[in-house]
Amino acid sequence: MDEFSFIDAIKQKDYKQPTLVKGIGDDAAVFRSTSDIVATVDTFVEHIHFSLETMDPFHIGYRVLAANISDLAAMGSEPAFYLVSMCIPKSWNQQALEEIYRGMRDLAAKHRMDLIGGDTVSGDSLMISITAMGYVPKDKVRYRSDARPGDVVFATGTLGDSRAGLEMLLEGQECKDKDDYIQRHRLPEPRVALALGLQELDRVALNDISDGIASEANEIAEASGIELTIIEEKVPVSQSFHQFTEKQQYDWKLSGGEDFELLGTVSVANWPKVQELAAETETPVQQIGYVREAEEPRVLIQLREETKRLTKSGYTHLK
Ligand SMILES: Nc1ncnc2c1ncn2[C@@H]1O[C@H](COP(=O)(O)OP(=O)(O)O)[C@@H](O)[C@H]1O
Ligand SMILES: Cc1ncc(C[n+]2csc(CCOP(=O)(O)OP(=O)(O)O)c2C)c(N)n1
Ligand SMILES: [Mg+2]
Ligand SMILES: [Mg+2]
Ligand SMILES: [Mg+2]
Repeated sequence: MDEFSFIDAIKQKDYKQPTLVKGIGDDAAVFRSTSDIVATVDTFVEHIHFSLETMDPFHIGYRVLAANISDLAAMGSEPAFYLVSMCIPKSWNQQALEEIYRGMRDLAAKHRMDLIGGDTVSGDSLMISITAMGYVPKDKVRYRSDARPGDVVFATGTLGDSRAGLEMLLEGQECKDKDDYIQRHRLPEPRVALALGLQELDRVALNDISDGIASEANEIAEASGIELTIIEEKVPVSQSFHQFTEKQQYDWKLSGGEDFELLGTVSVANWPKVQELAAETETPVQQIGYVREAEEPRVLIQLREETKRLTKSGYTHLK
């Protein structure tokens, strides 16, 4: 295999997005648009985001694109294009690399996304960086800074599952519904359908949960200058999540990360509409707290016996 035969092997034969002018094959890709364009990049590094113990090549591709699509959803945009930059160790063969791309293609197909470019280099450990782009109608982008006092705080899906799956993989442990937890870790489903449904609303603050809700809630509080309270027992978890120790449950649902669910806030008046859109798009949503005016931006966690400060405790690089 050389760089050029590899690119030929992973190139799409035809494209789905009508706004694409030039895909793979020139110095850069070209697309044309009248809507607002959302652009994001996320990187996946061996031994940090995955290891061959935790993921097969297919999952690696799927999971890194999912992380990017989740950011597009958190901005309220519709996924359209992605570019892939890879650093590949010599020990990886073409078949394994094509599996990574099969994982990406599998998820891309669900969202009609086109692979329009990338870059390939060799190096010591596997690194994949994806740049993804999406469209959003003018003034419908969903910022972290749009939470207001009086808002309902909501979360989609269940939290902590990905971290539970990772634990089972790394520790070789057994648990009830183990395969489901592992699947949540390897093959997350970003909440695009709900995010697009929410375009009907005038104002929603959104953030996706990659580091852990403790982290993302603080990002909303800081960006919006509000106080956000999370009611601990309302944080949605899977049915069999209670099998884990109290400490594991608490840590994993608040700081486990990589669930790629959405955390959001809307006005009380619009909350029924969110529930309606959630039902239409078959997305579980749950109110988990509320927003109040703040002297200083902060996040509180309301436990049964006390309410205390919840600081950023999710995953942090460079620490
Ligand atoms: N190395 C970098 N250079 C420029 N911008 C960066 C870099 N790393 C992160 N950012 C920007 O900082 C913001 C927060 O990034 P991050 O915490 O990774 O977001 P997310 O968790 O949604 O992926 C984003 O606007 C991102 O584009
Ligand atoms: C082998 C392995 N160890 C640990 C983790 C846990 N982990 C790695 S990165 C991360 C946080 C999310 O990654 P980041 O690069 O911060 O994504 P972003 O917030 O930019 O979307 C977590 C929980 C993992 N997924 N795999
Ligand atoms: Mg990021
Ligand atoms: Mg994000
Ligand atoms: Mg992060």
